[in-house]
Amino acid sequence: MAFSLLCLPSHTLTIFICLIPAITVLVWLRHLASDIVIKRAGGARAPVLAGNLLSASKLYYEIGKSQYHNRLVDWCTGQLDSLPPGKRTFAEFSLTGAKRVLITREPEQIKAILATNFSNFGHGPMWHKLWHPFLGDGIFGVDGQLWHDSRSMIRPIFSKDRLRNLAIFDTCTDKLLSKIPSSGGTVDLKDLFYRWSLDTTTEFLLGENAGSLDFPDNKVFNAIHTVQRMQMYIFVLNPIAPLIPKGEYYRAIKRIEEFIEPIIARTLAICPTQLQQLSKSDLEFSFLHSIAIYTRDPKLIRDQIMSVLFAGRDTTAATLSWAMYELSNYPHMWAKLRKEILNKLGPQAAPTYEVLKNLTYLKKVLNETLRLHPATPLNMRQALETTTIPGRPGEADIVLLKGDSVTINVLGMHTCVDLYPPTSEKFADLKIFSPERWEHWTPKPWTYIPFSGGPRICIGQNFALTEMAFCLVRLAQQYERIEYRGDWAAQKLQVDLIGTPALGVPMALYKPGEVPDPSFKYHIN
Ligand code: HEM
Repeated sequence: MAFSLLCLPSHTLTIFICLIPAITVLVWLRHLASDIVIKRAGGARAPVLAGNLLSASKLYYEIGKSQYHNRLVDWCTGQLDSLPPGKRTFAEFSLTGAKRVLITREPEQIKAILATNFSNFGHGPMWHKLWHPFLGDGIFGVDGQLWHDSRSMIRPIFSKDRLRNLAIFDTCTDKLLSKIPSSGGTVDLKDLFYRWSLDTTTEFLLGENAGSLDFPDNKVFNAIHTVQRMQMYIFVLNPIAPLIPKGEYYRAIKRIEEFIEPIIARTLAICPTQLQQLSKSDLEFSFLHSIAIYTRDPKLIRDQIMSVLFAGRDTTAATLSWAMYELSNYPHMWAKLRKEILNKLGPQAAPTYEVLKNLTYLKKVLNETLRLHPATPLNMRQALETTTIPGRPGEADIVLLKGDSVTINVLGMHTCVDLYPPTSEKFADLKIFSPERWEHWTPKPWTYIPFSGGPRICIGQNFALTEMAFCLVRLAQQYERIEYRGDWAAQKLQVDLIGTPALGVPMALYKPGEVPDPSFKYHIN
């Protein structure tokens, strides 16, 4: 017994020492096998960032560290920037030689992945499996025919005509304004925008809002926050996903369901003829009514609602947070925006859809915010079949094997000097927030994609732009001056799928003539 115990460490050590070369050879063989398939498919590999187990392990370590320090997008962009000039738009890596990851900001590749070669790419089976408890078979969780059916089901409610009635935004935005303290009290605008966005989105989806602006400890608000945080861990750490404790995650999903399921049940109690009748009313007809015309399956309705809630809530809240963060650093831009709005509407009048579409400086502010802070700074796809996408001009196509992943570096593309005009008097440095650049410039196709592109382009784009414009108009009508109350330069991009200001947006807002009283502090939670 004593002998065997003494022997165990050296035995384990021997196995360990033999395993390392065995794994290294295995990985090398898998690389070789991929090379053969790539050659047979008549194409090439992308430049390789890490070609063996050791360098790839170091790379994965860096990825984990960057995500922890809110620097993941910088890391992705840095990897591309480190390539030789003229070749800095795409590269690949893999830990095991199989299931490669391509990082790209090459417009022609992105166009192929999202549009011209659309059917060969999707979110993929792993995405569907990992997100299933939350999204089920809703539009955001599925590919192929299921996705196609979902898109047809939800498209009608996003039509322009339906959006012309802005009453839905009015109530929630008034509530948001009422939560902003007077006399220079500090408020975290990011927190308010996330609540406002949840209330607006639930009002639009269900015809009833979650009331999170009214109740700081709102259970739906907290549950969504928990689900999304845990979902990101489950997604990023997918190889060890089964080991992650998920009790809190399932309980939070249940809490969201407890809010939406009774509303679905009430809607399904309305007969189809009555629903058709309701569809003629702009005010009473919700997203939920609209899908109930297509399906009477409560689970499918629940899944679509979860998907749109997920896609629509954080995106607009994060974009508005970034817009106010940037504007607070440039008082002349806030003054210019306010002037445009006051000229058109004065300090009180509610904007109509048409007025919002004609506020040209406001449009530039939103365009520039979405360039420098795209809500999805990194978008993901998986090759559903072995396929090719364009290489560099005049060079071989790049082969992606079934199961390979693609990370579309949207932010990296929006700030890539090789793809945008050079800095000049009329075109500020790409790292700088400058709505004015949009006065003289239109991006080339597929170089500006905050809402993605192709058949899976954001279906809520017009809704989002209208909703965000409405909110900014109301803020600019009321507040003459905005002041950042934190370390502006220390801000970081936190990516939990959606890119959000990691440090919140603590601000003071002043109405005309208001006197600052810095002793007054206010936080919603
Ligand atoms: C600033 C606001 C927004 C931005 C930047 C944005 C961006 C995007 C992007 C990049 C995608 C594609 C994701 C992918 O390729 O996997 C997407 C999809 C989607 N968005 Fe948005 N979004 C915004 C607001 C909204 C809103 C307000 C809604 C609904 C109320 C919405 C609903 C959706 C849906 C349902 C999809 C899935 C479409 C599909 O898979 O066919 N989005 N969005």
